[in-house]
Amino acid sequence: MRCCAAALLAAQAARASSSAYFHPAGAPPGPREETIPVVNIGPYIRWREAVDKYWPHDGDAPLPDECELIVKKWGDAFRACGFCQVLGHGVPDDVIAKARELGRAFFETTTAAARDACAGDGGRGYKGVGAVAVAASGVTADGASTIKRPPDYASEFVFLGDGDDAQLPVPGLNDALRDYFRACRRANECFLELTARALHLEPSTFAGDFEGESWLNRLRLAYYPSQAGKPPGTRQLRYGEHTDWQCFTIVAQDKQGLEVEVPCSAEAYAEAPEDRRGSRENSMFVPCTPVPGALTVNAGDQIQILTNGLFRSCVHRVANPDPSDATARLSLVLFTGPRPDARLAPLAALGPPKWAPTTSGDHVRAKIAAAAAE
Ligand SMILES: O=C(O)CCC(=O)C(=O)O
Ligand SMILES: [Fe+2]
Repeated sequence: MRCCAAALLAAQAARASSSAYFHPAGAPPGPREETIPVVNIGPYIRWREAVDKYWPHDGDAPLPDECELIVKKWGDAFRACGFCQVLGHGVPDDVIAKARELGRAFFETTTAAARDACAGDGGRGYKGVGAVAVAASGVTADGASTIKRPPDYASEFVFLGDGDDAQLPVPGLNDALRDYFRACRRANECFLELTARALHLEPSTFAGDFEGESWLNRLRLAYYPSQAGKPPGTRQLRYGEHTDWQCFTIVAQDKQGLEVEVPCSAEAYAEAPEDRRGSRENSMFVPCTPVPGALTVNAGDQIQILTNGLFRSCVHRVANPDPSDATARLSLVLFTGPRPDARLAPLAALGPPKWAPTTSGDHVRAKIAAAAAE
């Protein structure tokens, strides 16, 4: 009997200690798992294209009911949890696949010396595992995350789009990233328009500041090496808790790992395992599992500020993998941003401002400096 009890306790202890690092295989869905909404914006994109081509009148074309509904779902998603799985986004599958295939080749088929030769300054170029501790980028505009972590178990290559002439060691990678970059920027024009409509603003409200090139548009190839047989260091994650610093972030995920902090009931918080609890009372992390064909889109700090807090820039992270599938993970993460000198302040129409004015560039520069691992 004592022996059985001891075995049980040992098994429980093993489970408890491994859950500090890994999510249990086949864990039941969390209480708010369903809250990462899926929105198909395809009909809106098609309507917009048709209006551009065929609308013969001065003045705005009336928005069909189907598109009104998309606008509503868009607004609801970003008010509630700041994340959305977007279908019908218009970024071609083959463009995503090519960027993913050649991006993976960069991390898996090149030598460390060739990758090091792609290191850049500031928020650009290659960084190996250990160079970034994103959780150190600090509290969000509304004082969200206070969780501190050791450097992330991730490496990255950050590409700046058309103006970026990095000499990359994988033939065709530059072009593949440019194509992906351009397609995502087109999708982002639509996201900004949906945002303006959802807030009952002029549809082109955000457009002007996004014209032309800007280093605030950054494509991060995020490569999380295999952790098979390599448990992470104490408190280490693939990518620590953080919010994104720009406007919308567009993520092509290839496998699970991304988790979002959402509000939950006091009961759910009390029942949540320690490693699922958020940095604030009554908030918890829920998986944002990739949906086939969808891009994951989330609002960054600057959208939160521009919308005076109506759209939420939520804390998120990339958890360590389950040991049963600890293979490498690659995400294409495109941060979209306006011109660096664009004024960053709540729009006057959205009530008394909750943030003091600054510029987009100053906001991002401060975050990049804070996130460099010491
Ligand atoms: O790897 C991912 O899926 C998301 C990474 C992320 O949150 C980021 O790069 O800001
Ligand atoms: Fe992020």
